Amino acid sequence: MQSWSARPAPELPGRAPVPTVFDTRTQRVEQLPRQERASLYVCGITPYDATHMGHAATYVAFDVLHRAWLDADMPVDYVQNVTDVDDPLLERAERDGIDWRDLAADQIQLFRTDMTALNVLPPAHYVGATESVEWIVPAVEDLLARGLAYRVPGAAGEPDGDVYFDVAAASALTEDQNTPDTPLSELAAPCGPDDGGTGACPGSWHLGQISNLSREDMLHLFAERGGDPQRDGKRDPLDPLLWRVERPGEPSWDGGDLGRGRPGWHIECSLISLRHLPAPFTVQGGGSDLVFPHHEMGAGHSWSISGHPMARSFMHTGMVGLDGEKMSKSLGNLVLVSKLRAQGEDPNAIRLAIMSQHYRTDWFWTDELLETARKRLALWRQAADLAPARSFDVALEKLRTALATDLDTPAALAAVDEWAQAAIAGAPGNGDALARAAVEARLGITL
Ligand SMILES: Nc1ncnc2c1ncn2[C@@H]1O[C@H](COS(=O)(=O)NC(=O)[C@@H](N)CS)[C@@H](O)[C@H]1O
Ligand SMILES: [Zn+2]
Repeated sequence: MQSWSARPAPELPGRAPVPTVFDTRTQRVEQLPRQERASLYVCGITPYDATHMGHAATYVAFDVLHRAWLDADMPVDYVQNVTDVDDPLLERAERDGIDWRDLAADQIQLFRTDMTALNVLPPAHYVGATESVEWIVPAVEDLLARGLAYRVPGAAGEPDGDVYFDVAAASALTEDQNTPDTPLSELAAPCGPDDGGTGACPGSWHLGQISNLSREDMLHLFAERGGDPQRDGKRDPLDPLLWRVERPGEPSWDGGDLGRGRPGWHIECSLISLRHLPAPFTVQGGGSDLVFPHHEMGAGHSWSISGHPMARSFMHTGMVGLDGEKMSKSLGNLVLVSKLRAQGEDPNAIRLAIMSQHYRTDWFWTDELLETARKRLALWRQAADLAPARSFDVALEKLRTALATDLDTPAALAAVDEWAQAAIAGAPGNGDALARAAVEARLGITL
């Protein structure tokens, strides 16, 4: 699937340190390794109600990571999916009386234009779940053959044969027992002690490894986020769906031995990342609402399919809310990037408002945040025009240090504020090209 366009990040003099980020698996801020190439998978949208401020905040956060790696002289292999078939999408299309494919196509295009406007660097591979069925089917067949998945009889009136992942069996799998023969496992790039990390790349997976949640919390979140703990015939209520056999009126694909149907949610991200990135890749990213079940189960699927961990680190953004509630499609309390842009808002101000909040905090979108960002943008633009040459050198150091420290964008913005105030208060110069290049390269802001 077509990705989107964005201006390449300008090269800067010198080199930034490799950043640290908070790793949900280890519950610590971890030093990311210096690698030949960094590899990043960020879960993409389910294409309806795009691009709300929660989506935007998450993709801008990972864009700040992407830009930090580039400034540390590490090219980035970036992959993002689109969940272009799933129950919530089909339900929304049904509600609005439109074909689910048209809804997806329109929303994906809107998302692309919003990402370009927010200057988010595009993934090299932008892949839909519907494009991935041909890889998912053999992987699920392999899991069935190895006793890591099983079929469940249908409830009254429902067809038999939905395939579920056996969480207990996968959790008990040791490294030497884990001998998958899916064609994907040659992609593996096992990370060893030389990757400079602490406790990197565990040699197996068990339920809770990523989320560190109690079973009670897991059951609650599983039901809330698309799981079906109450379904009869499952070995464990927490076992997630891998393959849903065809129901009348639902889209379906050829599933080989699985029978016609469609993939479950988590398996798509495991296969798309296994297909395009090393196993393990450097960072798996998403919002904190993806920690469980999505990233927990995805890690279990990838481990069982490839024989290697999914990712070295798991990084999650806080939730953006509005008027005291999390911004979400189900609540409908959405601030859309495209609506703000249609009202003439400079996307640079939107991006500055987002980056004024640390990526790991939950926060509320307010008009005040946007007003502060507009003023900041005007200040920086004024300073860039009249700053003396070489005035940004100190600010660049501070900017690099802040962004290398768990992507501390509030501190980074403060460093640029300090430079701007000094430039405006001091003797006028002819502008500072480094300031423009650095603010664009590291913050994605065009002065
Ligand atoms: N209110 C919010 N604040 C911050 N991030 C959010 C918010 N709502 C959704 N997100 C993030 O935006 C991304 C896309 O969300 S989504 O459209 O619901 N799609 C999905 O979660 C799946 N397609 C991932 S495979 C996810 O990383 C999600 O965690
Ligand atoms: Zn995902």
